[in-house]
Amino acid sequence: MNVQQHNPFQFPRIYLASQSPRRAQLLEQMGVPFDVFLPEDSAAAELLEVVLPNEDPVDYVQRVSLAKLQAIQQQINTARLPPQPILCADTTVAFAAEILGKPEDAADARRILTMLSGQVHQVHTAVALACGHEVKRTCVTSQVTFKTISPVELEAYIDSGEPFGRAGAYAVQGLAATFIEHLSGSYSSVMGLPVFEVARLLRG
Ligand SMILES: Cc1cn([C@H]2C[C@H](O)[C@@H](COP(=O)(O)OP(=O)(O)OP(=O)(O)O)O2)c(=O)[nH]c1=O
Repeated sequence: MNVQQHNPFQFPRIYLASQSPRRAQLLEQMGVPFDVFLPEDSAAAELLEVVLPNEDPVDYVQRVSLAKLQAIQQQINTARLPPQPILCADTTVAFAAEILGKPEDAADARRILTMLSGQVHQVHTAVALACGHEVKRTCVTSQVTFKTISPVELEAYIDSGEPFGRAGAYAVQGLAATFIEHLSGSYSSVMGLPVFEVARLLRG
């Protein structure tokens, strides 16, 4: 996908190495022109997201965002595509140091959301941007407070399908907004890409 758009801040054109429609949407919001470039081997890409034993959530997102970048850099080099900065990101939810990735099924979504109900959790998004041989990185942590989710709300939310494909089994930009009592940090980062910090990396 090739996205040309009005670019008032004169951001450089980049490759977005992400299948996440939220990340594309946030780059569009920023006025950044981009080409989506996806890994050829999606199974290998999924393997990158395996958590190591006792891995700290911040270490985890940073490691995965860099691993995604290295895999895509190789592909872009091999394909001899025009050189442009390459952007990768990874978002994860952590509660009491436990990493809560995307739910495997409805039972897993129920387990994760029950854990988050009435509690404060962290959302970490790490970004890696390759500009030539240099790799610029940032990691943003937000604190999110959920209200107590009733059993009826929980089942209705799972039935909506929204938890699937999302770290922590929820989407701040969707129905789950009605669960969020308080958010401190970066809304866009919880959604998948911290707009302010990415703009700073691109300007730098
Ligand atoms: C917490 C939260 C996550 N998410 C999404 C953002 C990410 O798409 C996803 C976390 O998974 P990621 O592994 O970060 O991203 P992805 O697999 O969707 O895409 P890619 O690896 O190709 O870049 O969860 C929301 O959309 N809203 C939210 O509130």
